[in-house]
Amino acid sequence: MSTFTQAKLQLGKRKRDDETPDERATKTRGDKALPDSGPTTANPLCINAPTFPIDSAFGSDPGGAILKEPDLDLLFFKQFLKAPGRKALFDYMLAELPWYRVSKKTRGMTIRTPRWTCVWGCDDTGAPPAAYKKKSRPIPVALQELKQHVEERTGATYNFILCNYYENGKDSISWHSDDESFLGPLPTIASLTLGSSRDFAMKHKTDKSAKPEKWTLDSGDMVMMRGTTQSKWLHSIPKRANAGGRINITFRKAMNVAGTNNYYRYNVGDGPVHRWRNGEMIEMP
Ligand SMILES: O=C(O)CCC(=O)C(=O)O
Ligand SMILES: [Fe+2]
Repeated sequence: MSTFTQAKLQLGKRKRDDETPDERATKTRGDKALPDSGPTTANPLCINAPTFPIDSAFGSDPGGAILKEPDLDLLFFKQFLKAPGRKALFDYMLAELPWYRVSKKTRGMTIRTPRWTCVWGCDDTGAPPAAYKKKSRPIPVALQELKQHVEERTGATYNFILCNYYENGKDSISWHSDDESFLGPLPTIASLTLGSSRDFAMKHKTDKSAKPEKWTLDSGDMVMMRGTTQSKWLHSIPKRANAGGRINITFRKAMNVAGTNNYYRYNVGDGPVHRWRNGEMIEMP
């Protein structure tokens, strides 16, 4: 099957073609001693306010380098967030957010998403609560502030924040595009890296003459994908032999109820909340 056909099949389903069952067992809380800081509850809405100013991570460099191949429209903000604030933000997000390892059934197999995820936001349609399969979650205050900063710098507005936590080099996201119709025809997505560096690979869906691209994303870097980037290109974070923890924060705009339902299904799912405690993910009872 061609990459293009595969990509089309993914439309609206957000399936990843090279995800493999994740055998890793997640430790349960049991009688493990948990540290005082951070929530130890399964309630995902329980998130402490930060004890440091979020804007201590905001840089002032207005620029973004424009990267162009055919149909590719990327703005690359090197060191969009600066130290030491971005380290505090990484630690805060890892400790405070409710993390999920979403499972889904594909071709009779249960596949676990090869990274930790969580999501906040809702479309702006004003649809009644009954239209939603899950109750949407308000964007936590600290992430609201970050969103506002990203909006000011990118000139776009967003109503969703999706977070990925890649615990080590085995965690990844396979080739895909965020080209679901619920994002509109030319979606703008801003994607921010905190923590360890990872490769960000891109390839054109059909044009073999377009050069595949690969950039290293370091802590604080932000990539803004816009225009025909999602409809024409695929992107991925490949696995690598060694990598520390990396948080990726993406800012998006869902245009309808289907978008909101999709984001909660594939980034929260039906499984338990996990919290990061003492260097590992602990399942909350
Ligand atoms: O981790 C990243 O940089 C990319 C994440 C991504 O592509 C996605 O969540 O759709
Ligand atoms: Fe993506």
